[in-house]
Amino acid sequence: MQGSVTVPGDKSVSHRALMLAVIAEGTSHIRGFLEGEDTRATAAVLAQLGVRIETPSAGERVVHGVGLHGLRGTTLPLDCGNAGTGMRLLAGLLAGQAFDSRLIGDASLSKRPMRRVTDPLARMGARIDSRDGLPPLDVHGGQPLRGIRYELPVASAQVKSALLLAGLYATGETEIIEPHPTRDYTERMLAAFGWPIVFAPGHAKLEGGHLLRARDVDVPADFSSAAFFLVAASIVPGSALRLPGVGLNPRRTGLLQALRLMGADITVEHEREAGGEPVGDLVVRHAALHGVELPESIVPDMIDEFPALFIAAAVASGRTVIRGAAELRVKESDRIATMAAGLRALGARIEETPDGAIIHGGRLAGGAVDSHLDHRIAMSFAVAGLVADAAVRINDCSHVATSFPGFVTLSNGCGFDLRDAD
Ligand SMILES: O=C(O)C1=C[C@@H](OP(=O)(O)O)[C@@H](O)[C@H](O)C1
Ligand SMILES: C=C(OP(=O)(O)O)C(=O)O
Repeated sequence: MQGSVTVPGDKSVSHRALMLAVIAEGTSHIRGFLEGEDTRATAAVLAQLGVRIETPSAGERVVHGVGLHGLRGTTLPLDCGNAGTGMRLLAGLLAGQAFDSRLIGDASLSKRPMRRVTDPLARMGARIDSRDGLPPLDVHGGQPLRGIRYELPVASAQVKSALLLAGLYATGETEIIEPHPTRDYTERMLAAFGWPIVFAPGHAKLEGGHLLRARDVDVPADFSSAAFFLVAASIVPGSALRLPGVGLNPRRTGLLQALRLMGADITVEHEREAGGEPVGDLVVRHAALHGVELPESIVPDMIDEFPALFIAAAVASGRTVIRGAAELRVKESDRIATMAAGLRALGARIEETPDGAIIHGGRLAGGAVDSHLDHRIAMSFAVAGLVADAAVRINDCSHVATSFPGFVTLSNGCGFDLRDAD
């Protein structure tokens, strides 16, 4: 694999840029916006709530903010598609509005746990009905919210962000303490939009009663999308690949550490700051990988990169042990189970544990795997196809555009051989 691959904009940053821009005063220009299905679903929901969002060109949005209290309700359901981030953050934002709303999602999102947001939001005074903790969510507006101090039971940037967004509408202080620091885009962006907020790794605190001022946002390339190429170039002999302008927020780059522990050759060049975030060009060359006992402390920093890591581990020499990653079971699919099933179908030896897996590295044969409506599972097995002895057939790739529109074209341009199945 050779060349330079510019991956699309960061999904987490794109969701947040939209949400803050719509409730800011004035017009915000977002560049590098991810044209993925998840972030477009969020844009469509916000447009349904009465906000004018223009698309001057692909990857650009001009958002005409309506201020903290300018959103308008709709009787139509708000469809978050496949996006856990969209639904959970919107639940927080909508809890503070004067109108009722209904949040719905696709088959995968409809199975994902929502009590993690509805319970603490209820403690703030919100009224949200769910179907036994699952979507759809019926958010009852007009509820006075009060700030709370909340210790998150699991490390989740989505839960933290939902509570911070509700906290904008609450009286008093909202304070979040995390068991392990998670991505801090909401905190950084609130500060950039002019809302007073105190935050440090694992802690955030704000109070209601201020306003957000429009500003422009430059979205960095998504590390989670770069992850597939980091693994691909590491495992394909002779590879040298450059990935320019990738977001390197330390709460996202655990895979870099994990791959380096396994022997990968990845360097960061032109480290700089863009849009308030650290970014850099990643240069990855083939290297012989070996298995590792993954330090549990880096799990939250690479939570979306595990499907790609499973592929690296399956072709590394020796055994890789993953622990402390039970959250993988409540993503777009149960990512421990779906990766284990897919790797077994390709002839790998892998044992599932409740919070991880033990992967015995070796060769992969070809075969057929299911994506389980999960974009990251589909893309990870595309990487497996680069080194398997025979073709890998991935059933149902329809969700890849959730986070990575153009994945097939970009991948085939640097050495993949992805074809439509007959
Ligand atoms: O806040 C975010 O943008 C995200 C947080 C993570 O989820 P959790 O908060 O459930 O860990 C991550 O898996 C997801 O892809 C995006
Ligand atoms: C877990 C993910 O996203 P979300 O929770 O927003 O669906 C992901 O993109 O891997």
